Amino acid sequence: MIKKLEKHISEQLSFLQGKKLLIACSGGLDSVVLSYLLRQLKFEIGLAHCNFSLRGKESDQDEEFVVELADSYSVAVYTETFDTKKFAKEHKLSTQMAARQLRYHWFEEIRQDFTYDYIVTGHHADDDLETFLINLSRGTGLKGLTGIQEINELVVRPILPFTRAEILNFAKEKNLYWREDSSNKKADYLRNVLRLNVLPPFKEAAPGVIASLQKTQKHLKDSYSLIEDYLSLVYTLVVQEIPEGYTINIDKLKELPNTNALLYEITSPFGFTDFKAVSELLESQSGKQVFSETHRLLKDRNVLILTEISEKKEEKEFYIKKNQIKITKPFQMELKSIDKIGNITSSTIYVDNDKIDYPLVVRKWQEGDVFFPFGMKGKKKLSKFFKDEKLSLVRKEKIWVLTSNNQIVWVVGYRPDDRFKVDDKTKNILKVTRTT
Ligand SMILES: Nc1ncnc2c1ncn2[C@@H]1O[C@H](COP(=O)(O)OP(=O)(O)OP(=O)(O)O)[C@@H](O)[C@H]1O
Repeated sequence: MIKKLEKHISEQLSFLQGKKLLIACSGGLDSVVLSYLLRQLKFEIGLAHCNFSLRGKESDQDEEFVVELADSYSVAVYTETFDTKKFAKEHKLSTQMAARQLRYHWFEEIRQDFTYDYIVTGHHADDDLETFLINLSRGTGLKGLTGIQEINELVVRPILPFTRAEILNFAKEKNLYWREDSSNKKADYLRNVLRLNVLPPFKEAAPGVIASLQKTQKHLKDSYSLIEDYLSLVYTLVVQEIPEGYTINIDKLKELPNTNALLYEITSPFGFTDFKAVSELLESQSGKQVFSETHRLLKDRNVLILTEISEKKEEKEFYIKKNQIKITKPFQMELKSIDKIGNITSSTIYVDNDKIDYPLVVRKWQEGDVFFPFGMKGKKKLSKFFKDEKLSLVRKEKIWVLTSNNQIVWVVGYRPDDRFKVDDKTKNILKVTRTT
């Protein structure tokens, strides 16, 4: 296996030669073998281990094991303990996703702080195959079927072409020790179910099927790299970067052959898996949108706007005290006591200052908001008002309301509320003007 890896590195990963490598070492079979191999090949290495505190004592023992392994190799070791459950809860992630995010973020910190050139992990061919099958079962696009990337920026997976069986045989032959992760034996994650219950009978029923699947996967990877070259050309034609994300020009996209497939290839890296829904956006009305876990694709006339879903709810509330004459956030607005009213415009309204309670609050409109549109009898749901005004979703999202005691005084830029209007009995008139 040493010779095979040496050959693989010199042919496919020659950029690693002479570089300082930070090995992500769980203490499991694969990363232990990887550490052994890279040391044998005389790389300058360090081991980084994350203790995810998920398996109590076992997690601590894994950490001790990796520290001892590094000592026995006389190489640097870095360890960090994470409260994975807490992080997962705070960021609404699965435990596995949380552990993944934590570890790659931390590895990168160590890499930079201790000047390593690359981070290397012990992913192997069986991991790759499992990833392929998991993605296949999730209805992913071609990119998902290409499985684990051997090189992803500064993360490299040198033993990706090696099978678990090969790695295990090698470890036994060299009398290596490693830690068994008890959670790998539980068939609770899809990956473990595949590994434990699906792949073994599959292999038995169709000998050689694993090698064939790996061949298929190699073809897919090659095909995808061809497509990637073509896609980068398409990107320059149809995709434009904007401050909030990207726009995809529908007219230009439609001029190209295989429009739907192209659209899917452009959007699937952002987590979109509903091919049909994404394609339907091309013909749908403005305002229609499709979500992935992380992104939103919104139809707006002749473009699709791709934006990240922000975790935080946008903006809070902004207060206006009595006699305050100006606010600058979330936009500029002036408040002035005057004697005579003028014309109501989209940026100026007049209210009866005795009908309102301070502090006034400026906030984003919310589903369920109701107001009494100026000049109309009775109340109206804001959502219905926007629908009648035929506002697109992007416009709607930007709308603020001025409120008094949580009653809408002004749908800023659109319509004042009838309840606060100036009438015969008004003594104090307040002119409110949005100036930006
Ligand atoms: N706790 C950890 N600390 C450092 N690196 C880790 C850790 N868990 C996983 N890795 C890295 O990610 C790779 C793949 O993760 P996976 O969950 O398949 O590993 P594992 O089965 O726990 O361990 P191994 O792959 O070493 O047998 C590992 O080979 C290792 O390089």
